[in-house]
Amino acid sequence: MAVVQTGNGPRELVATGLAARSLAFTDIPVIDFQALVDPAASAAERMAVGDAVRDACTRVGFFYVRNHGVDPAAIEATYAAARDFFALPMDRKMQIHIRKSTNHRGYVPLLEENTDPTARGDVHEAFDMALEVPADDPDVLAGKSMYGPNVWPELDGFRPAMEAYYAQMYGFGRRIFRGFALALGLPEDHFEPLIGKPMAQLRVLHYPSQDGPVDESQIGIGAHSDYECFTILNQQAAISALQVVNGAGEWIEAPPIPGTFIVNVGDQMARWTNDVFASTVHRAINRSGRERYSIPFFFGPDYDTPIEVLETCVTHARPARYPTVTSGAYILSRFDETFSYRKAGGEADAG
Ligand SMILES: O=C(O)CCC(=O)C(=O)O
Ligand SMILES: [Fe+2]
Repeated sequence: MAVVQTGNGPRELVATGLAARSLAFTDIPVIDFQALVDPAASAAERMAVGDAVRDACTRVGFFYVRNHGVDPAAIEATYAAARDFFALPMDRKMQIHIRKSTNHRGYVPLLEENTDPTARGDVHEAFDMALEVPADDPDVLAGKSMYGPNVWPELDGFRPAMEAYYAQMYGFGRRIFRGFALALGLPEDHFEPLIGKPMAQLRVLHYPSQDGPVDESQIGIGAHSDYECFTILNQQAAISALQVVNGAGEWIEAPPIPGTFIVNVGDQMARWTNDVFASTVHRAINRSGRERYSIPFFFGPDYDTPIEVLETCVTHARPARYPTVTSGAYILSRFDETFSYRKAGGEADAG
């Protein structure tokens, strides 16, 4: 593997990461991504983004991105589509229940997901889609079970809005991978050939409001870390529901900031970086008295990409903490822990 020494050689990277981790952060950095959007930006400007990403990922594991290059109209259209979908009668949503899909696509009702295994189900409903892979694709036929076609509700405008947003997130996600590569002292395009057919999932989430006293074992989404390399979250304006835990065990609010996305490190990236980058635990509780919608996009690389601890993140005193796993096997194992339909027999029913 080619390692470019940019001044953040292995020792320095590991030492900075671990010293920073003990800090009890109280706010989440905002990073301007313009230099990764603008092809005319200088190398120094691009490296400054990498430096900011490294600071955020070692210290906090979360950052906001402004000047992200995503079309605001695509975001609005996705919220409109999500509202229309969740407002459908239950029987229409149940027609595409996720258990009917062999590749984890479709509708997840309230309480059927349990992101925190010690809790009693998440107070949200979801629609899941991912990369559209034809049913006769060799990777599908080979049994790589997260690949395959999407399923869609009969709802005008829904599919085009979701597909357009997916394309925007794919482009933005590739810029974020570049930011991560710079942050790790790697060539900027290091991750590009590893993306392949990405294990990249788009969800729209609907959180009813939980009014009155809230039982912490049943909240919008229970405490968890994300499974993939990173997550790109858009939150509905003006409702603060997302919380992120700091090194002192305090829950720090991560409210929506107009014009930004939140990006957080996931467990695949934590493994890749030997925990130099933090996959920080978070949760969401909607106590606003209003319906809340959010749109996470989870970006993992190709099913067959090995997640192998990076040389830049290993030192003599800190050997690799994780065995190498493939991206697909890792994500599947995590889904199996979270979704009740995968535990209860697991097989798709054709109904
Ligand atoms: O809705 C949110 O604010 C957070 C969602 C989340 O953490 C997730 O889906 O993994
Ligand atoms: Fe999450």
